Amino acid sequence: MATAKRPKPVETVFSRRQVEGFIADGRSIIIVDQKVLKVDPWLKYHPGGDKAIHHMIGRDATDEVQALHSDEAQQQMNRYRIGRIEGRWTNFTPPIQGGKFRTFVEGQVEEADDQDSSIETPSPGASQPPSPIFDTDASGSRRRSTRKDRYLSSPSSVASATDPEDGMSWLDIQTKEHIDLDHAKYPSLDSNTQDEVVHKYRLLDQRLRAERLYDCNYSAYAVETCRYTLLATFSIVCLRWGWYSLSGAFLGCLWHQLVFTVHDAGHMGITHNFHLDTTIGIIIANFIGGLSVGWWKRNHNVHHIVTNSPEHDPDIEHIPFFAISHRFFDSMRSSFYERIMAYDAVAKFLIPYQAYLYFPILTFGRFNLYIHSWKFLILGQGPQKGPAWWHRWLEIAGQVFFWFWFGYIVMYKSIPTAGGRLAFLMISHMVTMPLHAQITLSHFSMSTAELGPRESFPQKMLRTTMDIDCPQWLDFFHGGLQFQAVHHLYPRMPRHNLRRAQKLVQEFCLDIKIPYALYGFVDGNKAVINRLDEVGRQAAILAKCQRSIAEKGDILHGH
Ligand code: HEM
Repeated sequence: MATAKRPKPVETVFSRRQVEGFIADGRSIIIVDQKVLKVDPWLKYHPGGDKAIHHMIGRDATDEVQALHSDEAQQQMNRYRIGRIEGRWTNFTPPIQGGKFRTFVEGQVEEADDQDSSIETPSPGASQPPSPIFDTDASGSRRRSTRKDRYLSSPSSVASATDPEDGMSWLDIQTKEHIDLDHAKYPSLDSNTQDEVVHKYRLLDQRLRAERLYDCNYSAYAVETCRYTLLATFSIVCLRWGWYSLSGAFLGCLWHQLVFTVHDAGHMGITHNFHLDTTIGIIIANFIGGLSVGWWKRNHNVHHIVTNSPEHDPDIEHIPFFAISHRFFDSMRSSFYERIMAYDAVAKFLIPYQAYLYFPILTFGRFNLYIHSWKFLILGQGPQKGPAWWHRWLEIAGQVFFWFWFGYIVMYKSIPTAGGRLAFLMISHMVTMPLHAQITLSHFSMSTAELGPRESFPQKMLRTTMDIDCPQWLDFFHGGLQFQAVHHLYPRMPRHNLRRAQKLVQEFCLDIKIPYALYGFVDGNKAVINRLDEVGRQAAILAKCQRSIAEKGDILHGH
């Protein structure tokens, strides 16, 4: 007997106003391919961490999701589907970024649907002058300002105060960021233009797949492995011969090279299998290098979504040592670290000299990574549940293994003298400095402006990221990070295909009229130093302005 065909359930179509109401009620809603996903139950299981998702709430996350997930993970998202939207979606500013949402009452007269609630899209390069009423101290607690504080920090007094020597006012500095960014260089943020950028970006993705640029070139990893083996052998031989400094140098070179494969694995760019690639990453980073992949991924995932945003991207949040925008002088709150990045006395002292301190500080960068790694693992900051729950335990085993071979076998048993140990330790760690420079190089001198939720994913990546031009034979030295703009557009593409993809990305940029930032290695470094120098100078000017206002304030208030 023929069974009657069951009618397909009609899917709910949500208006933008309804979605806004859900978010106002505390629900986590993202839009992927016109589907409305309510992801609250998944947040604590998500291998990419909850922050990555929080930055997508109220937004069309189609491109970010496609860029960062395997096909299986994208299938899995259907479980959280509650309906769909119709037509073009206009992004909200997510709550984590300060978005405000109105509740929705069924049957109420629909209000204008396409506005971004009460939060205005921040103007390009927007910077907030110091709060006139409240200051926030280092502990994050707000204290009522005194009359004198208010005078000192009031926008009008600080803005108009002029550096006696430089003749530059604080207002000049804030306006300069708008000029520096030169918005005329970038396509307009209107919906038609951004839709076209996105359309062409997706077409390019299809072309890259068709040209098999997502397929991993395993023979290239065979070459990498030979290089690693050679460096490890040199290090061991020198250690046996008592050449401790040289042995340390080879070990540092090995770590420097290995990190690039960890980066590939962290993006599922080797086998494209999440667990397999993560395990490769843990074996290299934790067991051989003593660093936590989970800690790095937690930062890096967010960095890929909110690139170069001073309040949200941990990769540029280095107060009190470095500030690449004057906005750090406002003691902003980091949504990543969930604390105030206090522009305190130490920062005020160091930032004016940051251009000089940059390379020396990077030279000791690796020590800081150990602290972050242990903190991450001990505090259990990664996902404790869900598919990635066991990564933490494998990582801890890796850390123990590392300190056994490095700390006990090499440093303690194999090197007899304190001097030899110190030389080995310092040289092996300092040799990795170019890696730290390489990481900052791609972003530090690029735009840090907040252009709001109307900017598309590809445009933001290209505005905030630069590539480094180098001859092909030097690719091993940069480890793929020289194609950072290409990598930010297509993060899962295997490293050894990025050079081929770069040509197509350059054509794409010409087509959509987005400048493609390509610098030589020396020029890229100069651009970073210039940015640090410029912001350092701004810090010095601000300090002088504040001092001169303080003196006037003292006279005014009879102190
Ligand atoms: C219902 C929604 C989501 C589901 C079911 C989901 C699922 C997953 C899964 C299974 C993985 C492991 C890697 C893989 O197999 O691809 C993953 C990783 C990841 N997801 Fe999601 N995801 C969701 C939403 C999002 C959103 C909105 C973002 C932000 C753009 C995001 C960012 C990431 C990142 C950055 C990773 C990499 C994790 C790592 O390797 O450490 N996910 N996700």
